[in-house]
Amino acid sequence: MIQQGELFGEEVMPVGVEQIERLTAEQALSSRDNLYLLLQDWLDAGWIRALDVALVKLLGQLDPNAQPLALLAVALVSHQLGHGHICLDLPSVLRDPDLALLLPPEGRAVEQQPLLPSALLAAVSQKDWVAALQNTQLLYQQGSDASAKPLVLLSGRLYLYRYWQYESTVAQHLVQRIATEMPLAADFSQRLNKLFNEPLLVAGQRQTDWQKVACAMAAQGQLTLITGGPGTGKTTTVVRLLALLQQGALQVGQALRIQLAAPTGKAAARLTESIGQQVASLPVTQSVQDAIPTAVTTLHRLLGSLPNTRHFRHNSNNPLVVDVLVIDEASMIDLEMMHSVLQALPKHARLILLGDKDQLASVEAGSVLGDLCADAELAYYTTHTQQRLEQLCAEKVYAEPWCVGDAQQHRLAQRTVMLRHSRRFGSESGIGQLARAVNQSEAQQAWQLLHSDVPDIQYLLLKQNNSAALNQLLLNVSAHHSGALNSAGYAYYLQVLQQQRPAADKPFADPSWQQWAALVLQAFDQFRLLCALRKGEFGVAGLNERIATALQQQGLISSAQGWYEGRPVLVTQNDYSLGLMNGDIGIALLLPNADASAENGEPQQVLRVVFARNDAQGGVRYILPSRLTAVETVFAMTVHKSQGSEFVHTALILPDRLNPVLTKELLYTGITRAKNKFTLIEGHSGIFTAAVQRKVERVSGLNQAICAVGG
Ligand SMILES: Nc1ncnc2c1ncn2[C@@H]1O[C@H](COP(=O)(O)OP(=O)(O)OP(=O)(O)O)[C@@H](O)[C@H]1O
Repeated sequence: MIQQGELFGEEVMPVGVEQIERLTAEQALSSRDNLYLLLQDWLDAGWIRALDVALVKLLGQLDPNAQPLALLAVALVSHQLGHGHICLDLPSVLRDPDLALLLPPEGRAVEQQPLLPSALLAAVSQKDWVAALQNTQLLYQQGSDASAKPLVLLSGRLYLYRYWQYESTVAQHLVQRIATEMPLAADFSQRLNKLFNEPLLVAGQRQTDWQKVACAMAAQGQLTLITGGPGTGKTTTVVRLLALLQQGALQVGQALRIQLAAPTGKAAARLTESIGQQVASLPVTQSVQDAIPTAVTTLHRLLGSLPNTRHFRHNSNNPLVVDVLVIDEASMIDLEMMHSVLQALPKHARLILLGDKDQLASVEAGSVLGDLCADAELAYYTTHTQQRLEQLCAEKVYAEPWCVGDAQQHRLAQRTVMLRHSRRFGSESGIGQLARAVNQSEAQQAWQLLHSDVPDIQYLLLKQNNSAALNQLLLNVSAHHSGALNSAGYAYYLQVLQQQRPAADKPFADPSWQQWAALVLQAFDQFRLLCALRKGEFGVAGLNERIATALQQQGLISSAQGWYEGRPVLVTQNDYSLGLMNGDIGIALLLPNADASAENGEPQQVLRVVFARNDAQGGVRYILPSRLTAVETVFAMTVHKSQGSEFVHTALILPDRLNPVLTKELLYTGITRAKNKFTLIEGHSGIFTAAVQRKVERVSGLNQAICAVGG
């Protein structure tokens, strides 16, 4: 048990507070020691992290005169970073402290709660808080040496220096790119019209072909943001764009160096697959096709991760050798990664970001794509942008709803295209309609869809006596035999594993083992259970246990614990020596032991974990379980971790009470992971509709920083 003050490395004897049960707000802010006690309370309650407290301690030592109110801001800015916010927005925290800070995390009995931020800050004004910060030695003041100061205060937003620097550098890079026009080949428009030769008709009505607009925009600029929901044609657009650019470059004998990347291995593998198919069907010459790469790498690999540091081999001193960089699943890029990409990107190169702005943002701080695409829905093109695009595309560029933008205020909008027509989810698709309703916070409509008889949507409300129904859904042992693969559960891949296993006498080198392993990995993507939470009965941990036990009871796996054949595992940390990335998924399989012989008595079969190769080579690779240090069982996974993946049947389970993580972005991301069937499982009726009406509010100053550059 940590004693009072121990955490802060000093003897603490709070002044005027004896045997405190609960501090009052006034007491908590009356002395540094009392503030430390309060932070300890918050730490004990799991409201803040040890890291937040350690930072307060460090900065408290740097400035022994810093007032408690200033140190409180340090704890809160660090806490906010842990929740994905780049900075602490003082006005919004003072307006509604508990909401802005998401404190307390829900689900804790009121009588056990420490002093709430709302009570603590009730009597604090922004003026007092700013004054307390300005009185410290910790704050960067205009004109002083910024690098020596850990805090930056800008228009009511408090930053840790490093994040402010990321934000302002990213803004500067982006503005430079926005301002740079790229020359176009004289026949560009002609070639564009040839690639998009059919007018886009939706329900018989002629509509703006936003894919074509995106190609025109990306060809003439150095930065382009292409956002769109699932199946709106982002990949197709980028493949055609690369063909157009490469055609023009080959005409003058200078092939472009193109790199394709994604934030995770899984997303990279998915794009590799779909780009490969699309390039092969492009109506361009073989030499142009050959000059378009189909291999997609991860951002970490592209930049060259250096072990045990946050730096990369490629940076401003050693830029990437590239003329065009395309990054898919850009909603998963956090601010620090965006900063690293922009630092390493040569000045002349085009950057094209693809993603779905409505998806959950990265787990790390910053919601870069969401911020950058803030105006995408309403277009906000200036008349000049609109005319230029119309001229290049030879068609009308307009959508409903629409706003006319201002060149200075809506700089980014001039480089953004939103693809609006989903080819994956037609107008009758339940999944498509549900995703749209959730995205537009239409709770009633979403609820009706869940309870209608649309074949691709299913709903299950958990009651105490229907745990058998949940197990039936999660395993669905009969799907394989009945051919109802769209409703498959976890039994499916294990049945494939058992039924397709090569004969035991085939040697390890026989290709049938590789084929079988690839088949099992593919079958595993038939179904996935997604959770909003990590812990508890409705979280990943509880559900993984439940599923493993049920599968063992069915005789589909031999054990529910440790390593067993069929155990699916998720890599939780990058391991460069093994070539595994955080988010990679493997399955343990019993494979022939090439070292076994009658003489050495080694087992005939050994357990190896098979992973899909996340590179252009395709195929699979094996790793011994003992070499995997950071993995966890992954029957169920969080929605966050599922980003960049798709499953034929996706089930999303919501807990039996509200939690701050339950937002429309989380629901939308979960629903859009489903290819053919989506099942919603509710622990308590009403959680879904409540979550549809809640939105992630990420605090960042990126758009203000962009407006401020040179303005
Ligand atoms: N202009 C087009 N004409 C005909 N078919 C198209 C066009 N654009 C896209 N498609 C088809 O629509 C489907 C979805 O397209 P695509 O994979 O490019 O979308 P996406 O937005 O990248 O999807 P995802 O959500 O999987 O990332 C594909 O089958 C593709 O071939």
